Parts: sequence; C-alpha cells; structure tokens
Amino acid sequence: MSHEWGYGATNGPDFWADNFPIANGPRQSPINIVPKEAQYNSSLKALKLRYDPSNAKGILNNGHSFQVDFVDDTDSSTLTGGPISGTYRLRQFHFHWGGSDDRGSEHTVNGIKFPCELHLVHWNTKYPSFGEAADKPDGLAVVGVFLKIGAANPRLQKVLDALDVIKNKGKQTTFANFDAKTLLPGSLDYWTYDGSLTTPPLLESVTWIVLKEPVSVSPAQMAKFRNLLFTGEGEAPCCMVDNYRPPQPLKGRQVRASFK
Ligand SMILES: O[B-]1(O)OCc2ccc(NC(=S)NCc3ccccc3)cc21
Ligand SMILES: [Zn+2]
Repeated sequence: MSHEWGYGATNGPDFWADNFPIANGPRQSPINIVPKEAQYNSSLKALKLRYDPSNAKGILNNGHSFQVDFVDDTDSSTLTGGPISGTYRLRQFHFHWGGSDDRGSEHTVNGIKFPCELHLVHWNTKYPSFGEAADKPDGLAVVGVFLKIGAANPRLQKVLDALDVIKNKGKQTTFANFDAKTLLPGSLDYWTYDGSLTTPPLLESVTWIVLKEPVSVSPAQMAKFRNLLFTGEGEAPCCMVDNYRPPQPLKGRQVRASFK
C-alpha cells in the first residue's frame, strides 16, 4: 500500500492484507453474529465493570475514529468476570459509524448493521502494559455496544459536545470526569468469541464481548459523529464516516452466549 491505511477506495479494508497479512488470519474481527447459532453457556459469568470517572484523561481524533483515553496505571477502572479470567484495565473507548443510518457497525446481527458501534478497550493486567498485552492471545478484552436510531441519548452528549474542538486528525483536548458506565445498556447479556483488533495491526489478541442490548442515538447525534474529519488541518477535508471493517470469516469459531 503506497499510503497509510484507512477506509477509502485505495487504502480501505480490502487493501489491509498488503501490509498486515494477519488480515486473512484465523481469528479476525468483526463477525456476523447469528444468535440461533450461538451456544448458551451457563458457566459464563456476569460482566463486572467498575469504572472510576476520574480516570478519564483526554479525547483525541486519531484520523480513524476518536477515542477517549483513560489513566490505566492502577486497577481503578476494570473489567472482570464475564468470559475472562483475571483483571483487565480500561484503556480507551472509541466508536465506528456510517455515512448514513443504514450502516456503521462492525459486528452485525443476522446480517443487520447498526448505525454505530462503541468499543470499550481493556488490557490484561497479567502483562505490564497495554503495548505488551496488545499482541498476546489473551491480551485484550473489548466490550462492544450497538447504537440504534431512536431518542437522543443524553449519556452521549458530553462526548459529542467535545467533537467540535477535535474536528481534524491529531487534535485532542482534555476530557475529565466521565463515567463510561453511563454508555452501557440496562442489560449486560452478551455474546463472546475470540477475535482481533478491527483496525491495523489487526492483532489476534481480543476476547470480544458484544452486548445484546443496543443503546439509543438520534439522527441529529449521528450527524455530529459525521462532522469529524479523517484529514488534518490544511488538508482537503474528508468526512470521517464509514470507518468500519465488514464482517470477517468465522473459520470454525464458536460464538457463546451468556443468556438463553
Ligand atoms: O478493533 B478496534 O477498533 O476495537 C478494539 C480495538 C482496540 C485497540 C485498537 N487499536 C489500537 S489501541 N491501536 C494502537 C496500538 C495497537 C497495538 C499496539 C499498540 C498500539 C483498535 C481496536
Ligand atoms: Zn473499534
């Protein structure tokens, strides 16, 4: 690939294997989830998410999405239980979305795309850091939450209101005192499977935990996501939309369900 990976016609998901051959690996993400083919597993524990709002640090346009970063030098914002063993620390959350309300999520359910998908990224504290954990088979655990068009979601507002000052790639600003738990739906029922990062370097290090219940987002709120730019200041502006990888082959993997 002659240029940095992205989601465009010349550097999008179909080209990623050129520089990241793991793109065709055995445990790539996202996937299409077929609830009827997911195996209910009664030994799957309930998810336990304990987030300290004071760990929120900043919000950054990284040129592929925007992310809210957290201080992760103590066990104050953690994921435990669920399909994982041990303690995983919250590192960041980010979103993927479409250019219109008919697409945007990475995971799909019975082939259905949602307009947006939230990823809460955690790393296994058996490793010394995120960077060390990121390429280990049990290194990361990502909670995926679907956003569905409906009433405006007041829990998103603080995040959306920050987007105006990080419109361009590379822009960041402080983002303090935010409780990521407020972004979660009422039910923590989930599907889980072994997968990967959905962006290069596509490392096969993610235990995916995709929540069954979506949260709402209004069309006007979706328009705010679409005001962001992939491009830096001074470059020809390109709207940050359709920053999602399509579902990848299951290659024999089992999807488990925490609920009947
Ligand atoms: O697939 B995802 O979009 O959702 C889950 C998820 C987690 C992390 C990323 N990427 C990151 S943190 N890259 C930087 C990096 C990657 C690897 C080593 C150091 C640094 C993307 C995604
Ligand atoms: Zn993601």
